[in-house]
Amino acid sequence: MLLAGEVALVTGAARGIGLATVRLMLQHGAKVGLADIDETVGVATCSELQKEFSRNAATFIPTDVTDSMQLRRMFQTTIKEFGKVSIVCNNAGVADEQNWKKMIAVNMVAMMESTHLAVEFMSHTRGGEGGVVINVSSMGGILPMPFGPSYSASKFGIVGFTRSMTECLERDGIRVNCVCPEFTDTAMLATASMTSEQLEMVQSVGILQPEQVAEAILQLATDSSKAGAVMTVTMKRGIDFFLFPGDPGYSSKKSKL
Ligand SMILES: NC(=O)C1=CN([C@@H]2O[C@H](COP(=O)(O)OP(=O)(O)OC[C@H]3O[C@@H](n4cnc5c(N)ncnc54)[C@H](O)[C@@H]3O)[C@@H](O)[C@H]2O)C=CC1
Ligand SMILES: CCCCCC(=O)CC\C=C/C=C/C=C/[C@@H](O)[C@@H](O)CCCC(=O)O
Repeated sequence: MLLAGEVALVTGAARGIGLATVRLMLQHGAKVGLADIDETVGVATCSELQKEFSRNAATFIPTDVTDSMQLRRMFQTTIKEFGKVSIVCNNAGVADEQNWKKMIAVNMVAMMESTHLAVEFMSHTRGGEGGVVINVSSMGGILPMPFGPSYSASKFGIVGFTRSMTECLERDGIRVNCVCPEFTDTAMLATASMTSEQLEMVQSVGILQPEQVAEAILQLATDSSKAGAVMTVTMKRGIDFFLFPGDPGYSSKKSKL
């Protein structure tokens, strides 16, 4: 039981990568708060998980991550239910180039706000037990995405914020990492409007399963040596780490994708 005694909070947990992550964490013994804007699907999903695992292992918290009050309540409710939060997975995301300001709010601003709240509720300096934050970026947060420039900007933002916060959070006893998956078989990908050329490109790269991304998130949650890691999940290489200039082990060759 890798996560026995741990309490995780996962945003965007009603389906896709978030749900696969919740399921894996429950399998490994964690208690999990599922946060999502979709209350109907969230409640139904959580009730299924309670039947499969235990009624006391999961709770659903209706949350729009772009609402500061709701985001704070998400932490408070989880702590009230399970006594603490030790793992935060900021996963909620949208891909909507038309509404790019909203997209930045969901994908990037909420992730930043939630990380600051994690410090408030988890920091050693505030009487908390510390823990780990895992932010879900994308390969589009490392490589340019010509068919989604604003989406890509939001995901580059996650990588930059995660790497920059790492040192700031050392004294808080909080590790912060991010994961950058390639295309993954979820509703987000299925409903994206793409040209036939873009679809061909996606097919040629290949499509990950959400469970593969969940495994990567679990690894970041449990490997206490990882802080400031930018993990990639790709069809070719599976789970790997992206190195930037200045990182130990960086070589310009390794960093070329
Ligand atoms: N599917 C893909 O190809 C990839 C996805 N990602 C990222 O993975 C994360 C999860 O995406 P998927 O599972 O693919 O998408 P999905 O669309 O299947 O699930 C996203 C979940 O986030 C929730 N959500 C959306 N807006 C919200 C808000 N304001 N507040 C709370 N919850 C909200 C949705 O209700 C949904 O349950 C996203 O951050 C996405 O950008 C990263 C790389 C590849
Ligand atoms: C707009 C639709 C939703 C898209 C959601 C995503 O985040 C999809 C991922 C975005 C970009 C993926 C880029 C993949 C590029 C590959 O060609 C690259 O990973 C190849 C690298 C190979 C390697 O490292 O071995």
